[in-house]
This record gives sequence, C-alpha cells and structure tokens, in this order.
Amino acid sequence: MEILQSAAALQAQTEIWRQNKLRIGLVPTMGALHEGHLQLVRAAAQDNDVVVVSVFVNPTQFNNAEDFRLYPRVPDADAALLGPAGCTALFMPSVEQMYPQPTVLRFDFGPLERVMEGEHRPGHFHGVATVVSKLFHLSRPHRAYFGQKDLQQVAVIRQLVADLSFDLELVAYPTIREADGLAMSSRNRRLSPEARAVAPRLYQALALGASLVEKQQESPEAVQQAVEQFLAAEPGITLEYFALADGRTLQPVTGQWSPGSLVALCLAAHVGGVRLIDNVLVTLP
Ligand SMILES: Nc1ncnc2c1ncn2[C@@H]1O[C@H](COP(=O)(O)OP(=O)(O)OP(=O)(O)O)[C@@H](O)[C@H]1O
Ligand SMILES: CC(C)(CO)[C@@H](O)C(=O)[O-]
Ligand code: BAL
Repeated sequence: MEILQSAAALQAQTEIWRQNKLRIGLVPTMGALHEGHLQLVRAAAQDNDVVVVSVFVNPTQFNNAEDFRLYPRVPDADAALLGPAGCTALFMPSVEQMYPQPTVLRFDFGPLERVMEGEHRPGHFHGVATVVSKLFHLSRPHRAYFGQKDLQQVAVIRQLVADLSFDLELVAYPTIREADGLAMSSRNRRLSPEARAVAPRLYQALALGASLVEKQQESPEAVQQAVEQFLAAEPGITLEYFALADGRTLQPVTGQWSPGSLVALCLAAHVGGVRLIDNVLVTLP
C-alpha cells in the first residue's frame, strides 16, 4: 500500500490507473477506523482493481469547533489496518493540500438538507459536498462507497452525483454494529465507560420504533412519542432529534403510513458529551 499526501500525487496515480484501464474504488473517511470502515474497504477491493481510501478530518463540514478539535486522529493505526483490508493507496492530505485557498462556491441541497443533520448542523452538507467533490475529481473513481449510518449524507451525495454528472456508481453499505447494537462510529472512542454502557439505548429506541412502524397500529406521531419517551427515561442520554422520514426524500412522515414506502427512523443524541447519530429503515408492505 502506498501513502499519498498531496493532491498532485493522487491525480498522477489516478491518471496511470485510468490509462491502464484499472477500475478504481474510493472509500472516503475521516479516519479513526473501525470494522464498519474496513468492511467498506473490503467491499471496494472485491468490486474494483484498486482502492483509494482517504483519511481527512474535513474542517469545512464541522459546525462545532470543539467537535473538530476532539475528533479522534490515529493516522498510524489507520495505516496499519488498511493494507490488510485491501487498500491500494491511502490518501492523507493536509488541510492546505485540500484547501490551498478558501472556497467560495456554496452547495445548497434544498429540502434534503433542511431536516435532521442539515438542520442541526448548519453548513455541514456544504462541507461534505465540497470535500467529496474534490475527492471525486482527484481520484476519478468508478465506484464510491458510503455507509448508511450517515443516511442523509448518502442522499446528499446521490444528489451531488446526479446534479454534477459524476460518472461513478454510488454504493451505500449497511450499518455495522457492535454486538450490543451500538452503531460503530469513530466518535465511540470518546465515550467514557459509563456513556458506553448506556449508548446501546439509542439502537434499542430505534428497534422499538421500527417494530411499531412495522405493525402500523399507531400513527407516526404516536411512534414519535413512544421513542422519545423511551429515551427520556435514560438520564445519560439527551436526545437532539428523532425523526420519522421518507427513506428516499428524507421528508417527515406524518398522519398516516403509505403502503410500499420506505420509512427511515433517524436520531441524533448526546451521550456523556459525545454526539452520536443512528438510523434504521423499514419497508412497509
Ligand atoms: N458503523 C458503520 N457501518 C457502515 N459504514 C459506516 C459505519 N460508520 C461509518 N461508516 C461510513 O464510513 C464512512 C466514513 O465515516 P467516518 O469516517 O465519518 O466514520 P464514522 O464512524 O461515521 O465517524 P463519526 O460518525 O464519528 O464521524 C462514511 O461513509 C460512513 O457512513
Ligand atoms: C464522507 C466524508 C469522509 C467527507 O468528509 C465524511 O463526511 C464521513 O466520514 O462520513
Ligand atoms: N460521518 C459523518 C461525518 C461527520 O460527523 O462530520
């Protein structure tokens, strides 16, 4: 595995791969890698001839300076995990490499980002779209891999790919969980033992909501209330939002259930000072 630290080096490598007709898979990450990331890398290695993994804590997508400062950074451990998982080139640029000058272009995804993460983290998806566009241009992937744990991010990038005619296949990979249900996340490293003990409640709340949605005996508003009450009973958790949304448009589901629709149950919550997100999907008959 080679480590590339400049945008020019990645572009030059991409050009050689393209000339040799090799299929390129891209896995964008912010590092502090876990099994969820590694499964994306293994999937990319199966589907493509070469795999680029980027590890870059992207400042433009953070709306909270403290969250950016505390984001876990373990580059040596990340590099050691990636080779065996099938990564061909690890791209680890500096902020100056990715942003040689301040950007002026603004991304606005309309209704898609007026809800959930977009609503609660102003500017977040502008930053994600900026850096992902740059990564697409530098590595010109045939396929790009993203996790469904960041469901709204997948929807935003799907829109980005369509609107800007990026010639690539977007692969959305299911959420990988710990044995007790907690979604794997780099930020889990910041959980104290006490916070880690209560964090699985988030998935339990989603599972409770999903079982009620499947039965369709309660209204969306009643399901909302049941999930919020479940989490309110856990003093170690502060819910930021819980949303019942259409799984494709991410717009709120209200009033009644639509037959055949995909329903996403999404939440963000603070557990011992760490902000975590999670979601589950239910397809209605
Ligand atoms: N548990 C998981 N299962 C599958 N994919 C995941 C999982 N966690 C993260 N990913 C995906 O890995 C890619 C990189 O994510 P990122 O580096 O932000 O890690 P993360 O674990 O989501 O960290 P955090 O949520 O703390 O920012 C994203 O496409 C993300 O959706
Ligand atoms: C896609 C991404 C790597 C862009 O910085 C980030 O949002 C993430 O890790 O999900
Ligand atoms: N995986 C989402 C990246 C972020 O929280 O900024």
